[in-house]
Amino acid sequence: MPSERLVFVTGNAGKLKEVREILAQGEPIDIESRNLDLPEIQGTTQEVAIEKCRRAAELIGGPVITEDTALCFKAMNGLPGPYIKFFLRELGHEGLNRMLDGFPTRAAWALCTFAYSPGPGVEPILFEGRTDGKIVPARGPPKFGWDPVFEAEDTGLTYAEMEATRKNAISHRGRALQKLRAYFQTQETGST
Ligand SMILES: O=c1nc[nH]c2c1ncn2[C@H]1C[C@H](O)[C@@H](COP(=O)(O)OP(=O)(O)OP(=O)(O)O)O1
Ligand SMILES: [Mg+2]
Repeated sequence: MPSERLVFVTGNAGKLKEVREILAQGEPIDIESRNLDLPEIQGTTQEVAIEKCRRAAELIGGPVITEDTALCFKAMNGLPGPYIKFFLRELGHEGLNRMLDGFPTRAAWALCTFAYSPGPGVEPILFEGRTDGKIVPARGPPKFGWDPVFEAEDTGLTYAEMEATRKNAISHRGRALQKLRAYFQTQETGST
């Protein structure tokens, strides 16, 4: 853990809720949050995540984490990917389903990229988590983004149909945060 308070910069309340839940498990990692909608460049998920974190470190002036979430359709070679926010906003759950009509597969994966920077000017480090699944007609309460249309592999359930703890245990976000946690642990023991 950095010695200064770690700030998670996000404009998304659903992400913040899950990140707090996940980081509270095991040895708690304490974060502060700042509600800022950072500008996002175009590019690969990694480029988008790195640039978002650089901006956050400059704005906050200390240690920060940011997160970028992509929803990738196999039939479209990974698109919409980091642009899912705009597709979801314009097309809704039904439109996301219709996008795949006529394609041979509805397979998809959710990809979460956390970026950590200890401060301005220090290159962010990335932690990626991925969960495979498929795009299905909406099931479950529409509380968070595209949760009702993403059915996670081997569960038969959409993210929206799962209890929070179940989603967090297998989600793209949970998997990425496991790596972030492991990184902070190696930093603490100085065994890097
Ligand atoms: O677990 C999730 N389950 C369902 N939907 C989700 C999830 N995680 C992100 N989402 C949605 C939010 C946004 O529509 C898009 C990601 O866009 P993304 O830029 O990463 O998020 P954002 O702009 O809302 O917040 P931020 O200020 O952290 O960039 O997918
Ligand atoms: Mg965003």
